[in-house]
Amino acid sequence: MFRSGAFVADHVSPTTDEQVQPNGVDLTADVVFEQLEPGRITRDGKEIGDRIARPLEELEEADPDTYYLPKGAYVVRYGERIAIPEGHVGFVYPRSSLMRNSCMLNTAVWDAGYEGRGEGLLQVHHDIELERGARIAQLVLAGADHEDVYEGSYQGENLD
Ligand SMILES: O=c1ccn([C@H]2C[C@H](O)[C@@H](COP(=O)(O)OP(=O)(O)OP(=O)(O)O)O2)c(=O)[nH]1
Repeated sequence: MFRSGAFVADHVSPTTDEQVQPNGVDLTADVVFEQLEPGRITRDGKEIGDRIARPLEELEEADPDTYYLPKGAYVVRYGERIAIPEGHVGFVYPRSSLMRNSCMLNTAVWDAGYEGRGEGLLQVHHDIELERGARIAQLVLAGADHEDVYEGSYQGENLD
């Protein structure tokens, strides 16, 4: 069963009232990266290719900071710290306004026990302006059986 937005909000920080939805919590865009070098997925490991943060200066008059993103694929880091509680699994969906602007967020499974500031794949099919801190996605939590908790290489990522 999926949990309420109020329940999800207890596992996401920081959040404002505006982010808490009936069935989940909205996530914001913090840093947008552009991949520069090939990554590598092997049978027993992986390497993430080098990337750079997209510059904000293309709209330097903009306040707050705004990314101008031409058509392409980007990795976006969310602004919130997420902790997937035991007995649950997380899914992130794009905010529909992204889709309506010809953009899409692709995501994977959020494991029980994971904690960090995770990332998603932002596909831009038509140029878009994206304010840093704007809501782009929504996290939902569903009850799930599991034997172990997440202890992979992304555990604790991007926490200051
Ligand atoms: O869209 C997503 C989906 C998941 N995660 C986080 C939560 C998840 O628990 C963790 C690891 O995901 P996954 O298990 O798919 O990573 P992996 O590529 O298998 O690496 P590892 O073996 O180190 O876990 O990444 C994200 O940041 N973005």
